[in-house]
Amino acid sequence: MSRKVKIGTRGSKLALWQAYYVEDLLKNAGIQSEIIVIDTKGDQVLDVSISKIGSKGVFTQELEDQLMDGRIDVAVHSAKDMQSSLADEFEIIAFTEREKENDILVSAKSGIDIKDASKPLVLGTSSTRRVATLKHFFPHVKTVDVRGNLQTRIRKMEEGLCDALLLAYAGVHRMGYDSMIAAELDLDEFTPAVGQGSVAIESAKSLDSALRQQIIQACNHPATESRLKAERAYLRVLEGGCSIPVFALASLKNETLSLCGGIISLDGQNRISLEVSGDKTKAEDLGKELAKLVFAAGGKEILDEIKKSQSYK
Ligand SMILES: NCc1[nH]cc(CCC(=O)O)c1CC(=O)O
Repeated sequence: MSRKVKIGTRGSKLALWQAYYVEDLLKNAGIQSEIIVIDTKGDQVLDVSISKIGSKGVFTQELEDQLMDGRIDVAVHSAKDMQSSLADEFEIIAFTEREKENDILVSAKSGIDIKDASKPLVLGTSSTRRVATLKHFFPHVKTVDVRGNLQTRIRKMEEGLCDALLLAYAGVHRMGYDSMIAAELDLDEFTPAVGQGSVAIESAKSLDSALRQQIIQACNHPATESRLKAERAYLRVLEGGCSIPVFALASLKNETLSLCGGIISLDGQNRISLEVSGDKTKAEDLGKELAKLVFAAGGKEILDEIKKSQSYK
């Protein structure tokens, strides 16, 4: 390798952690790199909810502009934050090994028990999936919208906004807040967002093919890739942006991929969750098959209703 790989990333602490992680993976394979921090529209408008500024590309546009003109070679993202379909010029070339994919509760208080309906509990979250899941399984729990990075959210919680935060384990772990984890939530109830826990490496399709291959060799985790391909194929059919309570989690046992996923109505009343399985080489087909079954089981109506209600906002 004669030149350094230019890694583009957003500047949040989580994004930087992910970029350093990729830098390390490259280094272990003998590939030098440098990190280039890029400000995105999504980082600038922190006070407006993402569903209002339009989720499409707010965190990715600037990164893709720089991929396109070669100022960066790769862009590093939380896989979960990536749109299900990229523009034609771009591709995800690698998914890093997935972290534990659960949602968790973070709290400074003791005795937090989501199942205890006799005690009032206020959880901070700004995810429609998590809010709808709570409404479905734990209707006694109240939620409050909390935005900002993890440090800001923890401060707001400690100031009394809520009793606990409902978050992805992966982000909390990466930021070093494991000691504040009060509970790990059940994957069957809180089935995570597509891609939760993995880091995706995006490039322009025009990236030098030898370099592309080296990066894949150094960073891609094939089992994670199969799982995420199935989940993302499911999401693609549902066109589920981050403002729709869609969830999916694939698991891999030997050569068999199982994909569990569904959708919940915003009020939590209707939750469809189904499972399909097949050979791991057919990941994308499995995602499409799950989408077909979820639609046929009433998911189409749930999705249409959510889209209708969100277009009025
Ligand atoms: N929605 C924001 C976001 N994007 C990625 C993560 C965590 C890291 C990951 O899931 O890979 C988080 C925070 C959260 O949902 O708690």
